[in-house]
Amino acid sequence: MNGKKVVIALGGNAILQPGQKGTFESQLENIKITAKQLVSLVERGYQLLITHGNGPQVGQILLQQKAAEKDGIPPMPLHACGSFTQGLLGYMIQQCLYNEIKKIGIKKPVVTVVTQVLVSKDDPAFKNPTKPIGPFYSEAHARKAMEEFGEIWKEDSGRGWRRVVASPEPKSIIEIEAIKTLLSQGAIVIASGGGGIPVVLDDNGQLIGVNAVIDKDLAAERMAEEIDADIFVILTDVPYVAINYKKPNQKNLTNITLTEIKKYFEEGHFKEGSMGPKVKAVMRFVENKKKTAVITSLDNALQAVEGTFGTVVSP
Ligand SMILES: Nc1ncnc2c1ncn2[C@@H]1O[C@H](COP(=O)(O)OP(=O)(O)O)[C@@H](O)[C@H]1O
Ligand SMILES: NC(=O)OP(=O)(O)O
Repeated sequence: MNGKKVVIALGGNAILQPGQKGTFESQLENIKITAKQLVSLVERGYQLLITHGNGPQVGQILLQQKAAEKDGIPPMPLHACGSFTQGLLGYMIQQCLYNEIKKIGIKKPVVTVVTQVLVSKDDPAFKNPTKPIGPFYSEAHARKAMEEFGEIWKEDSGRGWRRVVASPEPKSIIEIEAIKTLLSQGAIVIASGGGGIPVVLDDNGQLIGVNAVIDKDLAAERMAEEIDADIFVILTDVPYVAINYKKPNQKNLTNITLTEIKKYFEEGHFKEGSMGPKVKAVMRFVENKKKTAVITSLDNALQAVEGTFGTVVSP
């Protein structure tokens, strides 16, 4: 048993893939595949702290809220929709892990923590929304929503148009001590889903929810630092980070140093709202902890943790 601590971030778009309708069953199917990989890590003695994205899911829930309004049901605010996604995806990941662990005869508690993440009320992100949520639509659909509802929409990495919302920097994980306690007791923990429920301190020092969606890769990085993780892995829907992405001279990055990837980051190779925050998160982890971080696709979890596949960033 190696006892190494791993923080794994699962992408929301990797769970609800562009082009899929996002039924419960299709999302569960994608999670089942990942759960098998995650359990092979448990078998090898890794301690897992898992988080997940929620961009597609929180956007769908927000649309469901809007649709039910005509029946007199009050819509829940965005931060509450974020908490719904922690329950929904936490439930699915928890169940899949439970079933897979049982198959190999390992006894380990699997638990999801409803997690709040502190952000600053003065974060400039509140004035400049960058986080894509919900399904991908045509440009015409986006322009209509911008005009009718005053929403902000942007094109997302050549995949279509999506609504964007504020995505402030995660400052601290409110439930971090509970997460550490659960890990120390041998539990597999799912926490800070969807980047965490964004909260600020009001004038009386009380926590209150704010309407935003925190980037889950940046929140995962905060957790990875807090628990002193040995490796930080971001699993998404592409096997490698690329430079000149979607251009004829696209080049996938395999083993790369912090200095090299920093240079590409500064040259603007990684898109805001998709690959940009992932690269930012791994750069932070490698810089602050002097340890390795990996970005790859969901089906390569095992090799990623072992540093043999994906974009492996080292100090
Ligand atoms: N330089 C790049 N290299 C690889 N993928 C990129 C790059 N820039 C943008 N992307 C896009 O980033 C996507 C992954 O980000 P995102 O959809 O936010 O992932 P997730 O929801 O899995 O966290 C990829 O599917 C790809 O379309
Ligand atoms: N909250 C968040 O970062 O979600 P995605 O990974 O789905 O974009």
